[in-house]
Amino acid sequence: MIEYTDALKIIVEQALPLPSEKVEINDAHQRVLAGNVRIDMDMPPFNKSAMDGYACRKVDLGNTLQVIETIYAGKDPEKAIGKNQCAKIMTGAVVPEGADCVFMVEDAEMVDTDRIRCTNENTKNNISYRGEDARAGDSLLPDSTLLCARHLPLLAMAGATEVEVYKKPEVSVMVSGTELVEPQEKPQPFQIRNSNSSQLLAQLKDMAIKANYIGITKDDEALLEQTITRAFEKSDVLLLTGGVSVGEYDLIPGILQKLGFDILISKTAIQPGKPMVFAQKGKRYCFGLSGNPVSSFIQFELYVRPFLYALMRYVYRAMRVCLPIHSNFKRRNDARLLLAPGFINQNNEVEPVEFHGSAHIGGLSGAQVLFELPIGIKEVKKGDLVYVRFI
Ligand SMILES: Nc1nc2c(c(=O)[nH]1)N[C@H]1C(S)=C(S)[C@@H](COP(=O)(O)OP(=O)(O)OC[C@H]3O[C@@H](n4cnc5c(N)ncnc54)[C@H](O)[C@@H]3O)O[C@H]1N2
Ligand code: MOO
Repeated sequence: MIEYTDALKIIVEQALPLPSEKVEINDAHQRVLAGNVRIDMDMPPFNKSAMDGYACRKVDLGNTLQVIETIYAGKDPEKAIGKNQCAKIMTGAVVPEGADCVFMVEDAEMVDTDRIRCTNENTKNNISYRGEDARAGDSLLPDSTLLCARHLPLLAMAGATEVEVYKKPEVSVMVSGTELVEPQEKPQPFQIRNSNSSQLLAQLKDMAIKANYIGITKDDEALLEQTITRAFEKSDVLLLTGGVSVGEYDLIPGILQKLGFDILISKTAIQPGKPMVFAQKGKRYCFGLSGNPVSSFIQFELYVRPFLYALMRYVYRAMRVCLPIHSNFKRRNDARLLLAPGFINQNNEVEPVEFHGSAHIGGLSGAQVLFELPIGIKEVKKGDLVYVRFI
């Protein structure tokens, strides 16, 4: 049984990065940028008024000023500001030649229809200067940025409407188990509904990966072999669940070996989620995840997500912080890294949720985080710090 960080290292190291392709800017959300994005102009492109007010020379602030022009955003100023002159100006408009400050409309006192005075001696310049945010040619976003809502406006600002991104892997999802029926069916007393595929497809969707869903395959060697072979005709990566432990019908590792895959991982020291096969054949990869839903959820977060990102050349690190635990917490066996579901209460403490083990998806659904107990730690006391991962 291999420890989490060692297993993760092996898995991520096998990822042969994918080439790049072009996508439209509005399809770039959750894609990984290939190459730097540079801007073709200064930002702001001109000295820009940060306020609605009057643009004038700072030295004239105590004087009565003649209003010579109105400048709205999108207008090219027509006149330069001279001694004791000002222009009415709107937020976002070009500060005219000669002016070095803008006083706010709230600080303006009308003397008569076209003359005005500033009532605030301490007015700021209220100008965003040309190039203060970026200079033409600057790199705005580096290679391998995972693009999300806060990056897309930078692409737009740089005019990068066609974005070079790394290709997404073709992923298939299948579940194995003779006991399984699809959710729309009423299970017989000896059957259960397949919940893993909805979970995995959603986890993939978070990464903008639309997987090919294959369906349920019974625990039959020939059928499984055929389905796995077909899946790899369409995909680089196959995620399957069930049949990876040591039972008589846990056929997956044997089939993968028969199909020429190297089994690089077969058991990892995490709880839940011990049985997990990671197998490779050239540029084809298979994760045989545990049939138990909470185990497969956690295996996806710990191993599959970083691996898929590595294929897309993004180094994924889960958000992990240390928080105090709300109450004493114990476990019997400390041989694996425990990931237990919890939530963060109003005092910023981690509260474990009621959890009955790796099939209890109801427990997981009320959780916001997984908190960790490392190998060798059987208990933590109220107030002890534990690592939590957001899910
Ligand atoms: N002798 C041993 N037995 C088991 C061990 C072990 O080390 N020695 N490990 C246990 C652990 S831990 C786990 S986890 C399970 C993993 O088994 P498999 O990954 O082979 O999964 P299955 O046996 O096929 O199924 C386990 C469980 O999950 C249910 N299941 C399966 N697929 C789905 C699905 N798509 N949706 C919802 N639920 C599913 C299945 O009915 C079983 O109840 O092995 C232990 N045994
Ligand atoms: O390791 Mo299993 O996933 O506990 O239930």
